[in-house]
Amino acid sequence: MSEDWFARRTHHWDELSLDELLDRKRATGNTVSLVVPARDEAATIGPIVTRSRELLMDTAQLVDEVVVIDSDSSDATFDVAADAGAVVHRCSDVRPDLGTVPGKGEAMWKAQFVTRGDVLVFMDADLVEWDTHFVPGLLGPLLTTPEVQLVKGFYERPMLASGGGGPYDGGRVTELVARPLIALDWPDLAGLVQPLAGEWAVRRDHFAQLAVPTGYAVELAALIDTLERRGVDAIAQVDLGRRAHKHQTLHDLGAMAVQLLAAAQRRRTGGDGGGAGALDDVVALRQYSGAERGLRVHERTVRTGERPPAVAVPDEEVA
Ligand SMILES: O=c1ccn([C@@H]2O[C@H](COP(=O)(O)OP(=O)(O)O[C@H]3O[C@H](CO)[C@@H](O)[C@H](O)[C@H]3O)[C@@H](O)[C@H]2O)c(=O)[nH]1
Ligand SMILES: O=C(O)[C@H](O)COP(=O)(O)O
Repeated sequence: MSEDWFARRTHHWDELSLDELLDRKRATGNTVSLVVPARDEAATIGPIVTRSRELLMDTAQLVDEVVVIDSDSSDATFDVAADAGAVVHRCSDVRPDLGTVPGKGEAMWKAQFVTRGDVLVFMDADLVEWDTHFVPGLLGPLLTTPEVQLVKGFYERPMLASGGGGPYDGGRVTELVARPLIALDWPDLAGLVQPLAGEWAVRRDHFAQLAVPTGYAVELAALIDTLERRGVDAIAQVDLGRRAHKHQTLHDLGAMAVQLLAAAQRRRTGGDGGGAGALDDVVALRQYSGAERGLRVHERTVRTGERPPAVAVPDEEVA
């Protein structure tokens, strides 16, 4: 890792005031879409949309649209987000001619076809500790430094309701999969404090050139592909303070880890960004848990497919 990169490209969310950001937004002519991929997040999506919209769109006009991509939710996510004032799309309804698969990356890839902003800011929908400054914080480097294409958030991330306790205790996949992969194969990314953060921003033109894993590897892939195509100085990171989210079970994180490892393997062996894997690629994951007598076996099929860069997708044919 280059210490120089860390010094040059690490920021704090409050380096620029809201007025300064608005000036920079006007000067660059950039428009901004806040995009929230959400699957079964009715419990938390409401305030995320309402507070972001009221402060950043209605009051300050830093954000031009708040778009929720409902990723096959079976709860009231769609209605809660719409009532809170977001533009909401069901992922499967976006470009139906391209088919649909489950996954967070799929929702973020599809977002490119229903948003207008020159800059896309992504935010998770399961946040329980967060604040609206996440968005201006992430925009700072993009509005001030033309070379920067992608900005990651980082934060203190407590492990809620556990014995963990200390700062940075959360992030099991980050510590056990992403960071070791980075150490082995992409040490230039080792300065990223939270490489898997769901809170990040990217220039639309750049994101559209990247293949996008349909599952949870979207973040790691975007970092690796940005590094390979544009160099490490195209990436910046911003300290956003403290953030807490809903934790997944260890077995669910095992499936996430498979997706990260598959995307990394593809990029390690495929050259130039790795190209897109077939959309329907899957891996069989076998997991075990204790049962009263013996073991219970859990078989799951983990999707490891990728979508091609959006620039390579033909326009929808209108009948
Ligand atoms: O099929 C899905 C699964 C998740 N989500 C949404 O994606 C966001 C993050 O999902 P979550 O299950 O909370 O992921 P985490 O366990 O928090 O995973 C972390 O690590 C992942 C791997 O890099 C990142 O993709 C996440 O953004 C990051 O928060 C949430 O808004 C979800 O509702 C979808 O839209 N579709
Ligand atoms: O980012 C990660 O490593 C995963 O989302 C797991 O996070 P957690 O250990 O804080 O639940």
